Amino acid sequence: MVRGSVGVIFGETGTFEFKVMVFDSSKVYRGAYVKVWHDASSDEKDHTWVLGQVMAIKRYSDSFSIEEAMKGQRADKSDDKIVAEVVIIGSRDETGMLRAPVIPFSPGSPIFAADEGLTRSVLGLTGNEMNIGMLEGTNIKVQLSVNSLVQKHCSILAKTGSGKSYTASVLLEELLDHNIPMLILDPHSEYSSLKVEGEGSSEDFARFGVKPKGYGNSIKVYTPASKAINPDADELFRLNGMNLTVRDLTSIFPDNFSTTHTGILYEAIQKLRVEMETYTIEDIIFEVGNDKSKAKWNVINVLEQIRDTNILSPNPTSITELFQKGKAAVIDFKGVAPELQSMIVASLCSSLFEARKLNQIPPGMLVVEEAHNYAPEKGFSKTSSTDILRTIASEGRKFGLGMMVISQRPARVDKNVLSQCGTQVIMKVTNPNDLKAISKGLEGVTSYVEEELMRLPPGVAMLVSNEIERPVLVDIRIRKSKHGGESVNVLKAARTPTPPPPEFAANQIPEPVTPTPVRRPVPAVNTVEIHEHDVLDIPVVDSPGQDTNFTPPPKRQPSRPPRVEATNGEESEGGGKLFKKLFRANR
Ligand SMILES: Nc1ncnc2c1ncn2[C@@H]1O[C@H](COP(=O)(O)OP(=O)(O)OP(=O)(O)O)[C@@H](O)[C@H]1O
Repeated sequence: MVRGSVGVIFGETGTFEFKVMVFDSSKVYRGAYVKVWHDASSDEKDHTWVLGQVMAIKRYSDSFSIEEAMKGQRADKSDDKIVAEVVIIGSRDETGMLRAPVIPFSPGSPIFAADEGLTRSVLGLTGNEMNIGMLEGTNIKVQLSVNSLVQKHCSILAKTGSGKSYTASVLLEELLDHNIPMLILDPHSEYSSLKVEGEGSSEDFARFGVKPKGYGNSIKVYTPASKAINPDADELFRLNGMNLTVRDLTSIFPDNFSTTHTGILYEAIQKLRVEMETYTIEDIIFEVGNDKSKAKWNVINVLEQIRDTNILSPNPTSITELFQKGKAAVIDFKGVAPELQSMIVASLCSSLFEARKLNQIPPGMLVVEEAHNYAPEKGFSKTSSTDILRTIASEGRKFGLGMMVISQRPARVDKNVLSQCGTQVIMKVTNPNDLKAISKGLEGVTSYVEEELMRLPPGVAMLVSNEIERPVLVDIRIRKSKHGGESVNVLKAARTPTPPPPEFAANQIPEPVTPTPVRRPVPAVNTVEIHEHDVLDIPVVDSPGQDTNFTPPPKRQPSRPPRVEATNGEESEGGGKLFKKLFRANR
């Protein structure tokens, strides 16, 4: 036996795989990386270490008595034979290209446990910025490149409870440590816990080479609902309610505006533009009320319901405030109905993309949790946010706007979005449709990968990336910050006494009133294109200043148009449905 060897090649060998009789089963296990010296070629420059991976392992013995074993008397297992099936990954040549041997290995060649340097270089694990964990079963750190992850987008896919938000938070911590600005769309209030330092055993922290850390100074949580509904939020999130255009309004709920309704709206807004420097949705409602047609009532109905969401404000949350170097803005959708969420995502992401194109904000990352809700695959549902998310997926990289797509139902995420993700972090998936959707999107995926995904334990992810040669399993590191996605303990909750109701109903608490600013034109800034390696070196452009000497314009007091009565079944139902949609989750 050659010193240090853990097994020997035997039987028929090929250029893609070979079998090994194993001597040291502590070093040769399913998934382990091994190396073998390749000198079968007569050309000496082809003599090199070749990396392989154990894909299957079998054990057998033909020298024991079944009777003894049945009595539990088979104590000596030293004559068991362990056979490993190894797939050849290859070696790097002097130009850095991956090469696979063209002549099979000789039976009898010794194999060894692979060392870190060879494993890293052959697999292409050359990033050194984001520490996401260890190559499974090894002490080899898996580090990703910030530029590659952000510019080429990434996805985190897994069935529920398999560690998606935990893994996403690990990536977000690393991006925050590199000052990358982020906008996080958070439907389940999971990411505000990034503020709090994590808990865990010191051995776990030491094993992954990280320390507990809270990101309180870098995270701001915004609520599109109210502070009463979401008291933990730091700020209200509001969309611009001033000088809305026909497009702004009809894109909010496209299904609720027919051509006739759009025409009425157009006429009203045209008049307002001539008469007033600034106008609000209240003014639009007033002006539509002057229309002579019956169809105006449906338009008014929809406009009133948009107004009543309180999402529109004369003091909107600015993109430059949300997207800053070293900061993450979490839009916490707690208490916001799904249709309103999509509308907000559509509007916010459009502004984000435009601001990035105009270089008003630095390059950074948009994080979309539960992406199947905001960019659903055709045939599952339709939302107003799909188009802009598709656009960011296909064009974002040119402008340095990356996207992290997180979903528990990969089959239901728009394929145009998913297929643009250059890095995929996939955890346990069992649904056959989801497995199919994932494997369709991965080049050269074998049935082995699908089987592996079904068996992954919590906390272990398969990493697939353009940068690495083949999918690798990663033991995701412990979080530096506290995990916020714990499931609810139903039994404990049932045993805890219910607290008395609060004095005020949530929606009775007034929100601060703000003055109406005059809308300022966006300064003309040249559109910029961002290229590789630009993300870490962020040019920050100051946001257009706010006018502090501003005096609110005199507000027109509309004589309120009468409340909408049903003119026919179709019109009244349209408005009623919308109302229910918007407030279902809030009341
Ligand atoms: N790398 C890890 N290390 C330690 N624990 C982990 C790891 N990944 C996940 N977990 C544990 O697994 C549990 C589920 O993880 P997580 O909340 O991220 O799942 P999820 O897929 O986001 O679930 P859901 O779809 O319900 O939101 C967590 O409570 C967490 O403690």
